[in-house]
Amino acid sequence: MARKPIVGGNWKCNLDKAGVSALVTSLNGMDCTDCEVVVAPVAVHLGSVVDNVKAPIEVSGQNCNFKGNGAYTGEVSADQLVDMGAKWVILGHSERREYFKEDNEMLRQKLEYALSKGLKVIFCIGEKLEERNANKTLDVCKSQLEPVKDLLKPETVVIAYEPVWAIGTGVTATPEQAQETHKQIRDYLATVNADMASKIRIQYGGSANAANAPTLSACPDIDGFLVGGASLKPEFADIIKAIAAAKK
Ligand SMILES: O=C[C@H](O)COP(=O)(O)O
Repeated sequence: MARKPIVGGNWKCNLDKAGVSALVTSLNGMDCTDCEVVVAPVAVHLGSVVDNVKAPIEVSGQNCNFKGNGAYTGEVSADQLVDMGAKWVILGHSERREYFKEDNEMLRQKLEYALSKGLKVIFCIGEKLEERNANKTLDVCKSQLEPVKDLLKPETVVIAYEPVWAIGTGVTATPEQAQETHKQIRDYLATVNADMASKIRIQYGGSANAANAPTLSACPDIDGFLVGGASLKPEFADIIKAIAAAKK
């Protein structure tokens, strides 16, 4: 079964009100016919993006807490994301793992809770440079997927493989490196459930841009992108076009 490509724009902690409004206007002019598109604004702008972005583009949170509403200062709950009209949440991004010390146990709780509230999830995994250099890429990816393997359903979870060394650095994984790791991840998932592995979408993230998207899109196990920096620029539309064309 063909997997429909999916591109996420992770705006991270960027943009003011005027910048959000300009970006939404340009998104509304994009052709999203053959590619699912999800954008993730910072939480304070999420409501205005939901109100102004046009279908079929969907909106994602960049994070949610592990337990719902309550005494969790500074957090956003899955319940609140749903209430605001978000359909997705990004979990396990390396910036959350690194700066906010989110570990596999916490991420399992977040994933389970977000799914229980009806959110779809982009679940991020990926190795650091020293881990790649020590030939530990697959071990790291497996260690991040193993605790959540029973929650991975193609209808509700997209995996984003994001080598940490490629994020925001301008150093992109080569198509060979990315395909090799995506294939290894899919092979590992097949040991959990072959049907799930064949259907679940795996995005690539890490300095994806208009120039490298066509060659990365040609890789059979790359089903889309999770885009940071380039999702704030007009080239985001070209990334979407590239993957849509490659998977037609
Ligand atoms: O979530 C997106 C990734 O962290 C990639 O960011 P980047 O495209 O700026 O490297």
